[in-house]
Amino acid sequence: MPIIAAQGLTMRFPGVTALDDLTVAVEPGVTGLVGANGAGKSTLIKILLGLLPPTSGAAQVLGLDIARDGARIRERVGFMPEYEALPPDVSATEFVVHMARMSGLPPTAARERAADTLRHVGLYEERYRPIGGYSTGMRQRVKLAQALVHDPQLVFLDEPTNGLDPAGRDDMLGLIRRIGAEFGISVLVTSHLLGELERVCDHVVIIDGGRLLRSQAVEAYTAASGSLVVEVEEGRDRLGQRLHDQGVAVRPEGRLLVVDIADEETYDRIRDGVADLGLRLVRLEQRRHHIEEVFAVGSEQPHPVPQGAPR
Ligand SMILES: Nc1ncnc2c1ncn2[C@@H]1O[C@H](COP(=O)(O)OP(=O)(O)OP(=O)(O)O)[C@@H](O)[C@H]1O
Repeated sequence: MPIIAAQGLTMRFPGVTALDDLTVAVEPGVTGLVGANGAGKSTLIKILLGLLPPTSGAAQVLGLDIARDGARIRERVGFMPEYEALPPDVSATEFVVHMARMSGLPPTAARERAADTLRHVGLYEERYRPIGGYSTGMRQRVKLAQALVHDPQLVFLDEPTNGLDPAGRDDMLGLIRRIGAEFGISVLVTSHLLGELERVCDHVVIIDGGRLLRSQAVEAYTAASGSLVVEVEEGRDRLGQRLHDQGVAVRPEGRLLVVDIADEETYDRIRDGVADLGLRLVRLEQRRHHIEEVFAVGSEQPHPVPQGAPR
């Protein structure tokens, strides 16, 4: 059964249609909701939380109706908002305990759950320092912790990698993967960066101008390509030259060789080359497409959200 289902959701604000007849179903797991700035992602989340009544259409979250059961949805769904309104003068512990109490946990359980959750998001050491002195990455973790503290079945994470540097982004994506894989909590995570979602999501839903562009398993986007990636410890150029001399289409890429697969013999030629030259093979695998390449070339749809698109 889908954890989220929407039928013909439309949201009109004066002068702008934020959602336009959106029908989509999301299964359990980690799902990316991708769309450029203004595509309607945050509006959809607010509607699904029962905080904003849509102009028309219907939706159910965990089988609960958004029009009738908003409070029950919010009991069972965690929410990490895009913008922050964290109090600077209190510590992460105080804030997350407070949020746990607001969700109805008794005092002792709230303290225990807050400590556990802060440890899971990697904020344990700094948990007694005032939030005002935290970095952007630490503040994002506080927002994530408060979304998880009441042990929800599902969390909505609105642009959780916003404002993070590449290392902070990697850490946050790793955390999101763990929320799904280790804690069994389903995740709906929004991003305007299509590329980062293929690393953590099972499924992506792409919206543009409030309309559904695609809803598809990530695996379907990242199907195997016709190239092999070869990594050897040393002797990359000698192997490349040998393959080239044998008529194999090969090109260097960083420490790797990328070899076009002509037929089954391509594998044999690589294996023989590595053996004859006495090289150590580190990796030989079929290259997978990246979601972004699929959208940039050979797709019936235009590339909806370029990596690093200005916000
Ligand atoms: N309360 C509101 N009143 C008027 N217009 C709104 C309101 N909320 C959202 N909009 C408009 O609806 C459209 C969709 O906004 P939304 O915030 O859902 O987009 P988004 O995909 O989440 O983008 P972002 O990542 O910038 O938040 C935008 O044109 C926005 O300006």
